[in-house]
Amino acid sequence: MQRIEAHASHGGVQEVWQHRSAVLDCELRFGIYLPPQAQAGPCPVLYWLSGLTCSEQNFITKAGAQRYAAEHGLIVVAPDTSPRGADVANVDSYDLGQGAGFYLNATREPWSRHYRMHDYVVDELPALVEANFPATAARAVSGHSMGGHGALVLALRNPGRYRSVSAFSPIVAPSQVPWGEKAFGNYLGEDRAAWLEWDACALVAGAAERLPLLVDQGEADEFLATQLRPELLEQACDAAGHPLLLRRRAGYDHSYYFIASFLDEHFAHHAQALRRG
Ligand SMILES: N[C@@H](CCC(=O)N[C@@H](CSC=O)C(=O)NCC(=O)O)C(=O)O
Repeated sequence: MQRIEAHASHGGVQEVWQHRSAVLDCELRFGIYLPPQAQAGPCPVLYWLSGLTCSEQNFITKAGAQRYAAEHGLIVVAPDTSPRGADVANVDSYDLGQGAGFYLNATREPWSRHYRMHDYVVDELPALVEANFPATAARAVSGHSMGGHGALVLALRNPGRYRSVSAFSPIVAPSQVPWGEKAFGNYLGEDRAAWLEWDACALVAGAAERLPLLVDQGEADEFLATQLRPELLEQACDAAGHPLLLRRRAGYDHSYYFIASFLDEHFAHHAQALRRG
């Protein structure tokens, strides 16, 4: 494992590391912010999952998360969004292949060898973080757009794994929107029944744990009606009796300006859950 970057920030340090992932069978980078409290002892960890076209850099350079992580004493881990490298399958498209891993385990060629972001984020990365950094096993997960889908699906599929979950502008029903149909058709094949295992709206019905979902959605988001469709999550949660706090924010778009505007509230939400004994 090699440290690529280290920057003092809000009394702590923002680092970027590169390592060989056995699950993804490639080299991958992740950002990790170590708050000042980590110098005195282990801290809980918030995993942030970024959206289409992102690397580990977008969140750590645009969101202003370090201030809130330092305030609450949280480590923040921001992985890349897909496997990477010259021998990793790819296409010339922003919403499929490298930069668009969709936080699932692909079952179809040519994707299935490397595209296993679910297992990477849920198992391999936390094991690495908890073995090599001053991190406790108390975990939370959040993300944006494709990463918001990832956060919701990881929490719903893995009861007991996360203390809290939240999302900005998530793709809540990938089986029903163009981004998800394209990705799932390629990564999972044409059997739509298999898609439902990676679809938050479908997973809510049978969730083994009723972990409350916190979602912020901009009303001026250019992808709102076509790709995001938060009303489907509202309907699914209503039908299942699953707790959801969906906040529609007038005037906000899909960008990191939106995330940065409400990120403090998400950190407060996660800190409250993570600090519980
Ligand atoms: N056509 C756009 C789409 C890319 C885009 O908007 N990416 C978002 C996430 S969208 C859903 O996952 C993003 O986070 N971009 C990075 C950023 O720093 O804003 C394009 O190709 O640009």
